[in-house]
Amino acid sequence: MARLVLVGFMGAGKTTIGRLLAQETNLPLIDLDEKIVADNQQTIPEIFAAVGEVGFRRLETQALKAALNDDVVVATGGGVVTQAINRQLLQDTLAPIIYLKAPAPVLNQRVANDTNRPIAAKLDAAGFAELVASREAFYQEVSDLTLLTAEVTPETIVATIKAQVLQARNSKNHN
Ligand SMILES: Nc1ncnc2c1ncn2[C@@H]1O[C@H](COP(=O)(O)OP(=O)(O)OP(=O)(O)O)[C@@H](O)[C@H]1O
Ligand SMILES: O=C(O)C1=C[C@@H](O)[C@@H](O)[C@H](O)C1
Ligand SMILES: [Mg+2]
Repeated sequence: MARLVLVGFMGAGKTTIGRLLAQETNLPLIDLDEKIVADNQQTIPEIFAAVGEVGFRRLETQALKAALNDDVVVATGGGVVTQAINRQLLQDTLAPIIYLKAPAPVLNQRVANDTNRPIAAKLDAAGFAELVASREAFYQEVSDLTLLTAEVTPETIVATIKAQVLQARNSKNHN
């Protein structure tokens, strides 16, 4: 079973924090976007161009299912919660799920110059903010804890996760 799952919108810091957490805990990281890219030998824009968002979501569900069964930290892609089947998989796992949250303008600024996110690339600021708002309830629905990441360094977020989630879990296991 996965040890910890990170969810949140594009730019929330799932990949960044997942990498740091993996280093600090010596747990492997499975980043679903990176796994899909590696398995398919195509970038995310190439996958979207070849099989559309529907095809990408199928690959994402397969990657999520496999990752949740491994002893790893899982960094999801921002849109994982848009699929009912993925929300069910997340609700069924016993792994703690952390929602990394930040205001839409902060998220937009963080991903603005990155051409590797086909959904963000075609949105203006208003469309981006609308998409953030439309997914909020889903992130809340699947997660156990929300951490605000706007004015917090990745290192501080990792320290909080270690203290509040991983150590709390370990001490529970040792009682
Ligand atoms: N807490 C933070 N403070 C400042 N910048 C951050 C923070 N977390 C992440 N970033 C920056 O934001 C950008 C996006 O981060 P990252 O790729 O980790 O997001 P993500 O949640 O994995 O997005 P996606 O859903 O698209 O995979 C990176 O440039 C990263 O350095
Ligand atoms: O928010 C989204 O829908 C996405 C986020 C990224 O992590 C990638 O999974 C992809 O670009 C789609
Ligand atoms: Mg990521």
